[in-house]
Amino acid sequence: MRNRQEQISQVVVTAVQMRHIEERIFAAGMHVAALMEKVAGLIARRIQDIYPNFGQEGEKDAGTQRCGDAESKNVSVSLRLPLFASSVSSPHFPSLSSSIRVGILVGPGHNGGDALVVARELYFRGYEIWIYSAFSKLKELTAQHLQYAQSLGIPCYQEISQLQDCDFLVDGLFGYGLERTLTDPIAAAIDRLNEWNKPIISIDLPSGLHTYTGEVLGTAIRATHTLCLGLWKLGLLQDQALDYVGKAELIDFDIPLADVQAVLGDTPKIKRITPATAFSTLPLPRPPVTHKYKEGHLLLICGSRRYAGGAILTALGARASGVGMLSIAVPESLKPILVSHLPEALIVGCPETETGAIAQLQLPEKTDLSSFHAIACGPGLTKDATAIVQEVIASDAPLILDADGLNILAQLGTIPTLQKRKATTVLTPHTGEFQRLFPDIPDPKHDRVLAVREAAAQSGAVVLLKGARTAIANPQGLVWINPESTPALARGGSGDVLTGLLSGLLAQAVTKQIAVEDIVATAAWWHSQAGILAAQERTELGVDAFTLTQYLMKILSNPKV
Ligand SMILES: NC(=O)C1=CN([C@@H]2O[C@H](COP(=O)(O)OP(=O)(O)OC[C@H]3O[C@@H](n4cnc5c(N)ncnc54)[C@H](O)[C@@H]3O)[C@@H](O)[C@H]2O)[C@H](O)CC1
Ligand SMILES: [K+]
Repeated sequence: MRNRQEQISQVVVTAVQMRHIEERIFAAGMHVAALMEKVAGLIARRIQDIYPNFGQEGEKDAGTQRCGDAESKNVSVSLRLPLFASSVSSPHFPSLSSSIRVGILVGPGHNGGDALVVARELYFRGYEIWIYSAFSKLKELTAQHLQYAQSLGIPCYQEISQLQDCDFLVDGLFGYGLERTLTDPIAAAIDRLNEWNKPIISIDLPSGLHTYTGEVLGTAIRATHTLCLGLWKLGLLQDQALDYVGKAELIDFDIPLADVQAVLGDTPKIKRITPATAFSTLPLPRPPVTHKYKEGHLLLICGSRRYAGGAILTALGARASGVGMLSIAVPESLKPILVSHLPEALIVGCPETETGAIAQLQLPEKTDLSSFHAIACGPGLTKDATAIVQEVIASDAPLILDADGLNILAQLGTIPTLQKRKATTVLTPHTGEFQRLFPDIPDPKHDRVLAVREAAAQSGAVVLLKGARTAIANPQGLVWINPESTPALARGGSGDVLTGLLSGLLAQAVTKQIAVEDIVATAAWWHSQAGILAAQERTELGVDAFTLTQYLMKILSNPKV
């Protein structure tokens, strides 16, 4: 069970893949109406958890209401209502005097069908239900559910204004069947109800979002909650969708893993990072007998007179990774500062250019670049250190390039420069650096998965494209997406911390048979979880990069796996 849930939570699908999986379920004998009943039943129960109904009305006795005759209105108050129901208003809707009023938005397809089953179920649980359905042509099953809802006396409107006084809305306009840009009257209705600022629970996806890219097709529902059905839809993990998704959760309706594997194959091309996948690559537990050099020797090449802090933050990220030995090459003038912050590290003072950048790498005796299990180069380096970047690119050590290391690579010509490398290369650009590195790849903001995949394939490197939903691709097209993060990390230096943490983990893993992209995914997850925990304790304004380094360990010491 646990393993199935874990596997299901890693899966990410497109609309086409979801439809194929559904067709296999129906072909195997599950009737669409039965599946809709099961799925919508799970949705209705989740909505009751989110907005429990404390109103007078209480449970409607289904039996007596079938024909919708008026006198059966005064219903029996169900036993499950808390004793003092009459005096307590709903915590979510303090102004409430009686039942919670729910507006149900019904589209022409099965997303609308789900919403109508939810409407009926909430109606029987005592919620006041108002339906909005402006489509003349409905799919058969959806039309049947609308007919039944109306037979219960549930009011159904074609004007969205009729739902203005509801307490929250359930969005069943469109799910993964949305094929084209939304037009009026539905587009105008969505814009109107978005202005109401009422809580909106979207079924499967916020209506209007493209299931793959997360792009807004004309307009889209701004949901407070999105209840994604069965398997995570890629569009919900794309940065451009996040203003619309709200709090996203998966409603697992027991899709057999065999059907998922049959459609996605044994190695799905796009996967969600989970706590379990992240922890699975960590170098824990350590072997009882070991020594510092067996636990990875990392070389950081970073910093300049202008950007001293970047070197410190990168090093503190590396310290948190647990790497056995840490050497840090910096301009000679920064050596005392680094020693004071990281007494355990080997600080290599290097000759400087006039501008205070590293002019030449001056490694200790009997040491060259191949002495290190991994090298990270870039944070705070400035663009005056081109020779250093050329030197590390020419080395055969696993290399992580970030910040100015990336800007210099872009100047050198990303693809031709990296094509000479045989060893592992990891690039960690934010969107701006990505566009400088890969000017011929379409703007990532339209489709980050396509962009990061193209970049990795063309460069032969593992590429981590930073964002609210960081995407990581290997040259073979496998993509990891980090499903959680926090805007609190939008601070100078948090990227340096990621570079240090990532390269420290890579230095520890090169001797172990772990895929590079899996380690990079672990670092991205660990980094964002530390930001989330820090923001919970210090608000989204309280996560400066140094503070972030102090929260990294907390993620490992109280894992939620
Ligand atoms: N995942 C599952 O196994 C289940 C999913 N269910 C729900 O069904 C929808 C998918 O249903 P489908 O009917 O295929 O699509 P939609 O309801 O999303 O809408 C498609 C419907 O809308 C028309 N259409 C498309 N684009 C537009 C547009 N821009 N303007 C107007 N109309 C448009 C299109 O022609 C179709 O008629 C899924 O999301 C789940 O919510 C089931 O409940 C069962 C299990
Ligand atoms: K929807």
